[in-house]
Amino acid sequence: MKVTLSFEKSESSDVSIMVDALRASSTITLALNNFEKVIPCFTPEEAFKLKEKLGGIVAGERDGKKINGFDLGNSPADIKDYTSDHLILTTSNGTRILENMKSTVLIGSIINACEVANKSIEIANNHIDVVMAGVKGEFAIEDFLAAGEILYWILQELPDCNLSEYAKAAVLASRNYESLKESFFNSRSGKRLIELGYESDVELCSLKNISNNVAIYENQELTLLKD
Ligand SMILES: O=C(O)[C@H](CS(=O)(=O)O)OP(=O)(O)O
Ligand SMILES: [Mg+2]
Repeated sequence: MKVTLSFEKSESSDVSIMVDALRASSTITLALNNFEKVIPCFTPEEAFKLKEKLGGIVAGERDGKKINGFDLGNSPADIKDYTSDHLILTTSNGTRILENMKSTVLIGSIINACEVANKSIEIANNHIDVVMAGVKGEFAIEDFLAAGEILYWILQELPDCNLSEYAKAAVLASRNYESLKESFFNSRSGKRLIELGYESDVELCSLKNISNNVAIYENQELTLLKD
């Protein structure tokens, strides 16, 4: 099994794991406790149109702030208080990079790292690519560290896999949990979210393996990957 790490675009036509640790991956993972499916949109206009057509709850942000007229922002802590058959979601980075993925896509984060690693091994044939969302086209340390935690669990199951050096670097960088958490809070996104009053989201998104939910992206919808 080839196991790689990429930025924004996947290099696998087999299985990709989209990682947006602050906060889209965590929001999607926890939303599937209360919603049947999450429908990612790529613009607020598209989200409004979908809400008119389907109803449901529309959530999302730009620059971390709730979009005017939306029911919710991109807070995984807020999402848990709402339920409907579907959540329409558009965010700055995580939902955006789903648009061009050509492989089977799973959603990974710190909060479901072990489970998404195991599920990716179950469904992959020959290549798992962990894809960091980043922030507006730039590297984001929280996605690198979350990717490292997921890659660590893949390595536990597949110690002889063909791991790229980029992926190995992420595993090594993510081994000290205190340092990982500190990097979340001091990251560009972390600092912006704290300024906006979302410190509890940064804390929630840095908690290891608090969820066994793994979302799979099929037919433009995110649903729970069943065992
Ligand atoms: O809503 C978020 O946490 C981020 C925006 S920012 O990086 O915090 O400004 O969007 P996401 O698509 O979840 O990275
Ligand atoms: Mg992010």
